[in-house]
Amino acid sequence: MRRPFVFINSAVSLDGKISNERREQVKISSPEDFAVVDKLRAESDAILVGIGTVLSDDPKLTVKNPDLREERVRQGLPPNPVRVVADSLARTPLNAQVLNSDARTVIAVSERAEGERIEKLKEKAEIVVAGKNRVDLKALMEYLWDAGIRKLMVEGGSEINYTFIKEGLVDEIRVFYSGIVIGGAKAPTLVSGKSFDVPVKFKIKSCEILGNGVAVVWSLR
Ligand SMILES: NC(=O)c1ccc[n+]([C@@H]2O[C@H](COP(=O)([O-])OP(=O)(O)OC[C@H]3O[C@@H](n4cnc5c(N)ncnc54)[C@H](O)[C@@H]3O)[C@@H](O)[C@H]2O)c1
Ligand SMILES: Nc1nc(=O)c(N)c(NC[C@H](O)[C@H](O)[C@H](O)COP(=O)(O)O)[nH]1
Repeated sequence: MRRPFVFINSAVSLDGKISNERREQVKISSPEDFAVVDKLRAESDAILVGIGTVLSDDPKLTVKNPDLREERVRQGLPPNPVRVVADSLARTPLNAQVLNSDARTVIAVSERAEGERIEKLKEKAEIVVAGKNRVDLKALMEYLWDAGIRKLMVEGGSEINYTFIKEGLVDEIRVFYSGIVIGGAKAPTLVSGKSFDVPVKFKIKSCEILGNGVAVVWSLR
């Protein structure tokens, strides 16, 4: 299967959470980590999130540092990577920041998405229908490959991280472990879904202290 190099990037509290029980956006990254995340975005061809993250965080998914955007332009690239949302039912709000004019946006939907919703979203984004009930990530990876995407950064949340790992679509996971405790039995962790029969194994590629936390890059073992 032809697919981009895929890496997950996430910020995790020291008790293993990526958000709180209300699924609100919590600042977990240190400023030093945010700077690295921005660089990783700038080095990627596309950034993907699940619709859960769009609904709870309303991210822009753009490169913040103007120098990094300029560097991309010097390389003949658009200032920002392509933004991709896995959105089975086409629920992306029309005023979502991910639909602003800063970058090209692809909304991947399933066959269950309503035609009317798709038509509205089409005015602001490119729509890809992939999968019957949920977005078929393998089909989406092939679509992105054909669109010239060679490096894909997955920025969560926990459900989409789970499916990427389950389907064997992940090459690396970069986690920033931060010195905060969020608590909450129901607060989402890096990966949700059902436990794997056999745990998926990764090995440490690099490890770096970034402010009050540690960034570890894990590659598939
Ligand atoms: N700390 C971090 O680095 C970080 C990063 C991103 C998100 N978050 C947090 O994660 C939470 C959101 O995570 P989540 O798990 O609720 O949502 P998510 O972003 O993982 O989106 C999940 C949704 O995507 C859709 N989807 C479509 N195709 C799918 C597929 N093949 N597999 C799985 N899902 C598919 C489904 O509707 C599903 O409900 C929020 O609280 C957010 O703040 C944290
Ligand atoms: N790396 C990272 N550290 C965090 O502490 C945190 N809460 C997120 N969460 C991911 C989430 O989707 C964010 O909302 C986007 O990182 C914001 O992206 P924008 O600045 O809007 O482009 N990500």
